[in-house]
Amino acid sequence: MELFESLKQKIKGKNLRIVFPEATDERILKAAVRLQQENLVEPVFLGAAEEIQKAALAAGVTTSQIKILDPNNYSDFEQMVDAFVERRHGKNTKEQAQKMLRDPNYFGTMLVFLGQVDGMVSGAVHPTGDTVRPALQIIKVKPGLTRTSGAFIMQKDDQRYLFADCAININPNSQELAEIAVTSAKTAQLFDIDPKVALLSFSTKGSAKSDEVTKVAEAAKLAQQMDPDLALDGELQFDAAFVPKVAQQKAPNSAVAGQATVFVFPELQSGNIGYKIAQRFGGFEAIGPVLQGLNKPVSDLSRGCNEEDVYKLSLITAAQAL
Ligand SMILES: CC(C)(COP(=O)(O)OP(=O)(O)OC[C@H]1O[C@@H](n2cnc3c(N)ncnc32)[C@H](O)[C@@H]1OP(=O)(O)O)[C@@H](O)C(=O)NCCC(=O)NCCS
Ligand SMILES: CC(=O)OP(=O)(O)O
Repeated sequence: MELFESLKQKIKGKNLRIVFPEATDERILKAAVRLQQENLVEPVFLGAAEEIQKAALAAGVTTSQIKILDPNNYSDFEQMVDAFVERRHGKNTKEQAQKMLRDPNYFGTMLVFLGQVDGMVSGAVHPTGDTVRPALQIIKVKPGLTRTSGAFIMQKDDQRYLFADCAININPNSQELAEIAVTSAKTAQLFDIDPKVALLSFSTKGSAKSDEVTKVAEAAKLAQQMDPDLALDGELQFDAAFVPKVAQQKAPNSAVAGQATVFVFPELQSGNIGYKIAQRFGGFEAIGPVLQGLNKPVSDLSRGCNEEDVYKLSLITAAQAL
């Protein structure tokens, strides 16, 4: 079954609540109203009701069925402040919390943390740092993990791949890169991708020597130790990872080269540039970034997203909450 049809079947009628902190954005409004009308998600909007209604009118949608919470006028605000201060274990004072929680991304993330909603979708307007920092500080990573990372599902016709990390870790060390590789394989399975993980580089199996290449080769070894059964190889150039004929020449003994489905980039510059090239030149649909490893689902859109991207990432976020 098509990926999103299967996600819809999983979440339909479950009343999963997704908070949208950017509720005056036309793409968010249209996608959220559609999700609500199709009985897939119960949206919660953040902001001043009059402003949201004005934006809805301009977008040609009606939001009368959607719950709106205003961080500047919220009856349980002081309780939320106390819960935040407790969660931050002395890293933020009450005064800081009172300011921070007026920010819709902090407020929305606290709603997720407190279980008042099931997930959050933001980032159509805010840059990634501002969208995900509250989640890193409040929601935190699952036990056994140290890093959150951002994966994209890349789809075109019958091709589906996973790219990571394209969103969060600017220059992961080999241990962090290994963790990203193993976590990405798990995420791939959620989206019916059989994980064959390539750790990418500008070198294939020692064809070039540099500290950057050594980092990737070491990460591949560490990742294999973390999950000995995982089909994984590195370091590999993209052509060796993807094109069978090139794989025969550059990495003939690899079980992954030429047939990789999960592509792990060595650092964020290449990861973020790489997914955008595949999307904009290659015509792949890029769904994400799906944040991996968090205790509860928070998703960050690209500011270049359209209504359909918001709709689909919201389906994924709701499914992650199940
Ligand atoms: C994600 C990012 C904003 C975090 O940066 P930061 O806020 O300066 O991070 P800090 O080091 O101050 O850490 C803030 C908190 O987040 C946690 N954290 C930081 N990076 C993390 C990660 N990858 N995984 C899990 N937790 C992380 C820290 O442990 C810290 O927690 P604490 O406050 O409880 O101690 C930063 O790495 C970044 O800007 N990445 C690139 C984002 C981007 O522009 N992507 C391209 C577009 S998608
Ligand atoms: C994922 C991403 O690149 O986000 P943005 O385009 O908002 O920077």
